[in-house]
Amino acid sequence: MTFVTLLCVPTVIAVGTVFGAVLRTTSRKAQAQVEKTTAVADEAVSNIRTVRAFAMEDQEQELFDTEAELAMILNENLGFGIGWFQAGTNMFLNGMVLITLYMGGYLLSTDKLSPGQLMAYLMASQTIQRSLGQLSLLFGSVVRGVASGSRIFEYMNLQPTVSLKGGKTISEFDLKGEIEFENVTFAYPSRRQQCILKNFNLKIPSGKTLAIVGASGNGKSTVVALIERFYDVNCGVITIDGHDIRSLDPSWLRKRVLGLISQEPVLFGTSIMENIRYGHPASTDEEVEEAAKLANAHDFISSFPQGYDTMVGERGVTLSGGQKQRIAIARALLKNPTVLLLDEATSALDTESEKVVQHALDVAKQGRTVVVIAHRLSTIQNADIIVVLNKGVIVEMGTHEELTQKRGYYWSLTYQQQEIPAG
Ligand SMILES: Nc1ncnc2c1ncn2[C@@H]1O[C@H](COP(=O)(O)OP(=O)(O)OP(=O)(O)O)[C@@H](O)[C@H]1O
Repeated sequence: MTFVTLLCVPTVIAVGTVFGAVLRTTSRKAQAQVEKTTAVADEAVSNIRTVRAFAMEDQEQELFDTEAELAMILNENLGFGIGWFQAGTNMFLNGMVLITLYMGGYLLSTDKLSPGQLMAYLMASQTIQRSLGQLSLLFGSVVRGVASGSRIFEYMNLQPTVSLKGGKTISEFDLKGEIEFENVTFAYPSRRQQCILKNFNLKIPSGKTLAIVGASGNGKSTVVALIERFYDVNCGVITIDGHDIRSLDPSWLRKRVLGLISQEPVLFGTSIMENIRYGHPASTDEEVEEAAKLANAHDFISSFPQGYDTMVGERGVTLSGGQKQRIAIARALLKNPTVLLLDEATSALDTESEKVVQHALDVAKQGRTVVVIAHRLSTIQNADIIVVLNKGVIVEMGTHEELTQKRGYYWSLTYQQQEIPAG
């Protein structure tokens, strides 16, 4: 009888281990599929206007149904697996009791065992059986938990290629905001073979406005992304006031030195006050209002019944493009950055909003190093330096007047936009 018990217990544990490994894989696949399904739903809901505009509701629903169906099948398989394991374990353990009774009965009938001894043995073996039975009930939760845990640790153990903190800072006194690209070569990590910038050299003097123009896809936004240190260069070096930006604390760099205003400003689903304060969380309400005034936003904010406490909705959906942009400018101004990066900040606006936002930007630019990426060339005519990028290489550089007289790339770009006469 003891032999039966000794055989059963390790068998249950061994089968559980093998089965558990298989089910953990199924559980990981099921969870990955649920994640994919949720992402499809999230994308469709958050881009509901685009879905509506293209009448793609049915296709989006079909896509979601397909993914959800797959998630359902995987979860069903997992459920069946766990169910079969629990059923098998229970049968095995109850079989153990039956065998004990059968063998005990036989030994009793042949006087090799007393009834008391059989009862004592049964009690002991049932304790083991119940414990194993409880373990099998926990088995499903353990499989799911271990699979979830390993996915969580996978993300937690990911190491950012650019660390968030660490490195030196430049003292307020020495911080001027002069940026220099020296022989920079860069390709995005996901497309290593496509070189976006090749031996790129550019000096942005402190306190000056430099505009980068060029046809779409020529690497303008990449220049800004590299200054923000969203990526590190493959070769060469980018310096701020002579310091390699890789040696500077990225958190300090983004918090104190750089201010980015992008084409599509991202607002959070909270009040206007909190959205502006995001630029410098320690600011008082008065400082927020001051920044809003500078950004030409105070008047429209005050015209709302709840003023600065107006909730902007998810991603600022209740505001117009120009209003969102001015809140983003106020946010950047509150931070009071030494370098202002404007990535096509007005290109999504109509002419009227562009004028208002442009005026706000003109105020924001004062006393800072500014890098502007512009599609509408009319907005950068006053820039101190205009750089024309073509396939990641600077093909022209100068002021608006110099480049117009040259009749080269810049001239043809402005001519295409009919901002200077062809003559
Ligand atoms: N995250 C990324 N991963 C891989 N390639 C990218 C990534 N972002 C941009 N690219 C590629 O890098 C090239 C330059 O893109 P970039 O956005 O810098 O151009 P751009 O001149 O700013 O264009 P646009 O004026 O249309 O915004 C393009 O070919 C683009 O496809």
